[in-house]
Amino acid sequence: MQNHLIEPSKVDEIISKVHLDLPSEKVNFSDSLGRTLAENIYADRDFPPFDRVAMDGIGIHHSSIDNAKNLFIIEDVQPAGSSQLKLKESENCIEVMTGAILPEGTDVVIPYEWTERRGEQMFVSDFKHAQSFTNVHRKGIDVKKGEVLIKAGTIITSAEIGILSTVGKVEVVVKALPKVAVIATGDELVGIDQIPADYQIRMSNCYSIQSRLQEEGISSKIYHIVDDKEALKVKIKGLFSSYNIFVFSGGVSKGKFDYLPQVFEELGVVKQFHGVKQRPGKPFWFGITKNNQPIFALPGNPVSTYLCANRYLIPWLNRELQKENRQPKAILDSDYSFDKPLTYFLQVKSYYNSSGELCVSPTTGGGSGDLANLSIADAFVELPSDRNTFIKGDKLPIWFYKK
Ligand SMILES: Nc1nc2c(c(=O)[nH]1)N[C@H]1C(S)=C(S)[C@@H](COP(=O)(O)OP(=O)(O)OC[C@H]3O[C@@H](n4cnc5c(N)ncnc54)[C@H](O)[C@@H]3O)O[C@H]1N2
Ligand code: MOO
Repeated sequence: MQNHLIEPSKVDEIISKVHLDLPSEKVNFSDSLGRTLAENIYADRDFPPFDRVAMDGIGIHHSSIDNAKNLFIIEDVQPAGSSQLKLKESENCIEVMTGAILPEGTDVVIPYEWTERRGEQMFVSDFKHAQSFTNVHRKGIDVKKGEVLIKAGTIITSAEIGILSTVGKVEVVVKALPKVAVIATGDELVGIDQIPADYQIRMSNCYSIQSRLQEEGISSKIYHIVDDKEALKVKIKGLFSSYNIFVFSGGVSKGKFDYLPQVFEELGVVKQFHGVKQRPGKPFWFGITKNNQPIFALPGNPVSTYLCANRYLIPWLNRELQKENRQPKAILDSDYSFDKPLTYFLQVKSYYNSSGELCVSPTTGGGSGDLANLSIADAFVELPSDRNTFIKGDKLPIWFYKK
């Protein structure tokens, strides 16, 4: 019996309704890169925490400018990292260094470039319209103590690591990462360290999925289960208690030994769809366990598995982890036809043309078993099913799998 095939947009709609309910955990801030913040980060003090000297030079009181004074006795030197000095006579000056606290009794910094040293005095020929607080980074001007610096839900990048360090956040609460099981099925599969017989192949899908997840900061565990219905049932059931997400490859089309859809049904998994109007990856099966764990059962052909992982699994996962998914469009640089009423994911090599526009060239090869072509291409473009002919200059959604 033919499965009811759905459009890729419907797949997006169905998958986007599945949400992971992940707990929070505390990690050391140095291990928090790429994680989703689960608490607000507040300013522990004003930013800057004191009136900060912004230029190396001399600190004076603005009344000296008003009085057209231009020769200043140097009272002292205020380096960065020293406690605040005090100007004793308001017509004198203190030498000040960038990053130092502004000495009490001064409110203007005149950079060295505008001054000339005359023995123990400083001469200023031109104040260049300096006034109160010129070249002073005022206390609390950027952020006030207690204000939110980073909102919960933000992905921690190197920019946030700097802020966490500044507020002394040694431990930070982040969303726990999902636990993912990647399961290869098939009797023909052997380990990568083995010499396959003529009728066997080394398993590769599970490793490409695992490393693709790793690129997003998600670790996973690999399993291999043979095409034996009972073994599949027992082993899959056993894994249900240990993972949040399941990614299968193989065993979902029409073969006599493609048991997965039946096994899932017998284990109480609720099927959401089986079959997508697309190539590659048509037999894609998706369901949800009683405990709200999504099961992505991807077709076994390596390119089909890889496309489905990149087109559906990774964008969904990133959304769940509050990461932004960039979905640019690219310009096709040559005509292309595809004569089936399916969405076709064309393997392409991307580049920027001389006008800075993102363009793509179709790569030759690229059938659903052509694993080697994935290395030549760097993305798929999505050719919608409502047309068969695509012409040079068409703008199409692009799904990158290489950065
Ligand atoms: N009668 C039909 N036959 C097939 C249909 C169909 O609609 N009707 N669909 C075809 C399409 S499209 C695809 S894609 C494949 C998907 O089949 P399965 O998901 O059941 O995958 P398998 O049959 O188990 O394997 C297909 C192919 O991929 C290789 N494979 C599987 N797992 C791995 C792995 N972990 N690493 C590397 N390679 C793997 C496997 O050896 C097979 O060569 O079905 C078509 N048939
Ligand atoms: O997913 Mo199948 O690739 O369309 O061969």
